[in-house]
Amino acid sequence: MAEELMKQFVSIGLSESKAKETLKNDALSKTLSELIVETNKYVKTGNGLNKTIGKLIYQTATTIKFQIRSHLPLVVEYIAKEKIDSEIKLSAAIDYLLSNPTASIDIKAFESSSGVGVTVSDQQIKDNVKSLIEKHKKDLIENRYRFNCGLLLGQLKKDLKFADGKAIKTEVDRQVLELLGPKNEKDLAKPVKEKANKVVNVAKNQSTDNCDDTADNGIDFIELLKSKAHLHKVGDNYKTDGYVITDKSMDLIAKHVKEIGGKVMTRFPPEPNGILHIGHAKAVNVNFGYAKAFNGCCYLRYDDTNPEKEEERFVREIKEMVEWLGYKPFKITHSSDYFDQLYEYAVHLIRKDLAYVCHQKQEELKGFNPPPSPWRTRPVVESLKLFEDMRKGKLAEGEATLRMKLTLEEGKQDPVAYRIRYIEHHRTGNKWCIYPTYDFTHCLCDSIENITHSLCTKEFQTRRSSYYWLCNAVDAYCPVQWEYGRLNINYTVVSKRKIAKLIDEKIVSDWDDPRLFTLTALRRRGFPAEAVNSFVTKMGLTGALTVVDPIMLDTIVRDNLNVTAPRAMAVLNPLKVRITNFPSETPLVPIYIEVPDFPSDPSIKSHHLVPFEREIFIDRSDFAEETTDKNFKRLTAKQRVGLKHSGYVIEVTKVVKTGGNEIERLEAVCHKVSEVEKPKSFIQWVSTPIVCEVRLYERLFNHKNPEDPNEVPNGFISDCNRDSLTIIKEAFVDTSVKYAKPYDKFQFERVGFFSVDPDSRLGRLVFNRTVLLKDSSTKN
Ligand SMILES: Nc1ncnc2c1ncn2[C@@H]1O[C@H](COP(=O)(O)OP(=O)(O)OP(=O)(O)O)[C@@H](O)[C@H]1O
Ligand SMILES: NC(=O)CC[C@H](N)C(=O)O
Repeated sequence: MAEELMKQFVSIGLSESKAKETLKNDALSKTLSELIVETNKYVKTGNGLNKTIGKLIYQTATTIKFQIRSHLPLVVEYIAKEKIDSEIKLSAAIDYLLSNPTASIDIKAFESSSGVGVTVSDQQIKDNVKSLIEKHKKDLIENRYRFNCGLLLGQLKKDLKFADGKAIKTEVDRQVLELLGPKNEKDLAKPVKEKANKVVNVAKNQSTDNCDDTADNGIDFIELLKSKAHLHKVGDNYKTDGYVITDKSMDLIAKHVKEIGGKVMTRFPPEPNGILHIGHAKAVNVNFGYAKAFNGCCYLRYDDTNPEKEEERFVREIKEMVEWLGYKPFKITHSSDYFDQLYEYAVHLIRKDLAYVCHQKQEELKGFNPPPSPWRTRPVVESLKLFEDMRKGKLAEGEATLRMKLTLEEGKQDPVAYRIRYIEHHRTGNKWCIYPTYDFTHCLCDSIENITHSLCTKEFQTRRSSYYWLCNAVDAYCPVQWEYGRLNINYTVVSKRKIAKLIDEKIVSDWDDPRLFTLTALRRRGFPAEAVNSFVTKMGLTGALTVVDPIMLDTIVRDNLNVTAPRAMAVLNPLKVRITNFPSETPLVPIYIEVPDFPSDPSIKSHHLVPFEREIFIDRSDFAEETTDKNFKRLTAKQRVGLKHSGYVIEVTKVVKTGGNEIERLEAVCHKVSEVEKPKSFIQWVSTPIVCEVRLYERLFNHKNPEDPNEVPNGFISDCNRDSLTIIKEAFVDTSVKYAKPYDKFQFERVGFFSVDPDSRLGRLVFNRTVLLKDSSTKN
């Protein structure tokens, strides 16, 4: 068989290696073989076949879309008869067919759109090139070979629609050479390029079918979508891969386009059964971002079809997090808003004999090969009656389901559309005791809301056919589903069930415990929303699952805070130092020191005042009475140290100890920095500080994949680092933070970035350590 196919492929001019490569792709091989058989009706393939015919046949096989397969014989006929004789004409022909998928072909229109009979002479090409070069002559002479000839080529391709691209290019090159003469030294010199942006390429497997998978530094997600998401245009649903066209599709699409005024419509559809996590930040950016990028609208739709799980708190916090990321929903809806309409659709489906009431038990349907339902062929009237009984509460839970007559990609037969649940719903109360499933609900809600692009994660790819099937089965408008890859992070769990368990076991305090990777937790820990968005952008639009180390996120957060979080001084483990020669004339009056908010950027003039007094506090770790460590550059009994921003250096004169030989305080003298030898280092310090609580966080999990039984055989709970939270009840911070509000962010110099926790009360500030100043993996 393979040999036969090889022969066939070679007969249209494919090289052996290309033919072999083609053989690896079953679907392509099948199509190509069919096309060759068809070609043979007109010309004999094999030796002597016009090379162009072979090339175009191959191009047809690789580009034809499922929805216009029925027109393949027509395309082959035109190629074989050399009426379609260039790649451009073939693309135009395919485009025409895609745009007119259901209508019987209007041959005249087909021919004129495909350039049949159009020839562009060499003279025409020459003349057009000449007049265009004339138009750009000044620019060309000025910029010589740096002039972007792509502009000329683009224009020429437009003007000479079906001309051979190669011939145009050759003529442009020839005439440019004639005008400018050969390249000189200057032309050949490398242009001084701006430093190229680093491209972060994360996912290596496969990318979202139509999206590049990389993000350039410096652009935001909207820009990324504009430049790299090549999805269909509004109304062009029928041109997308796998879209299923019925005889109603074109009318429904036309009506849809009219209703939305041609705008992009997307939706972000979380289940309100938990708080959004870092992965959802990608989903939010993809859905809201796509709408924003193309001046469209994005719904926030709560996918609330599981009555037992919803909580009002989650509903509120999901919206809050979407807004925190900088997006505003066009409308807020719920799947449950459409329960009435969905019920009508279900009845319609039964009437068309495309759904039936089934009594197989859930256990029977488990496993790879469950037995087919004996109820599949029951009369429509019976299903209609039983479905109504289900709705009226005449049947018990588990006694019946409504099933659709279709097979999913993975082979699953007749997915369930409705099940019985005697549970009160958080919005519809007790109105319903039957609830629709994801497979039944999602596509129909998308359809009702006139969604243009239904963007979801890759695992839903296998549900795409059921999505299309159902919209078509109930004669509703069918949106297009596009998939992108999930974004996950190592050293954590994000599943709602698992976070709930961590809370139950009191390992974390709540959904927003700063050690988690829910969005409320990240906000609480002090991660700026812009940094989360940058992280998502850097991870790209890939279709592959992306799993990254939290260090990546920390780095982006650090970069952001470095330029946004004003500096303050804090000592987490205070040691009192009394300056015996304090320079103030009136020793009880502090000197006020002006400290820049961003000392490393002198262009930023904002500053704050901190008092400098006779009694100061430094961090215990910055003093070593004696040390043999030559790298210890801070204060010792013999080594001076500078006090940041004060202009002074201190020198220990006495170490005062408790009875237990613990250092109680130091006595020191100070010198002006300008009057003594420059100290090896400068440390932070505070005077009359504010006493604050400081919470320090470490990773919650020890292993990269806490959910993987190979890495963590005893389950994710066993992997928790029980020392991941350290609370310092009495840390000293300078007075500049006195009026800080929850979520305000600071860099405590030499310590880390910190954010005010919402637990803070008047006179009792609580700070969360957001990130260290440097990557902890290099520090520890
Ligand atoms: N890790 C992730 N990366 C990207 N998108 C995600 C991720 N998790 C969920 N989404 C997407 O966010 C949208 C709303 O999510 P929803 O809460 O319904 O999903 P989920 O899969 O139940 O999430 P969970 O991870 O909490 O189980 C869906 O379109 C879903 O595909
Ligand atoms: N298609 C989707 O985006 C799926 C959303 C749905 N709420 C789910 O994850 O179950």
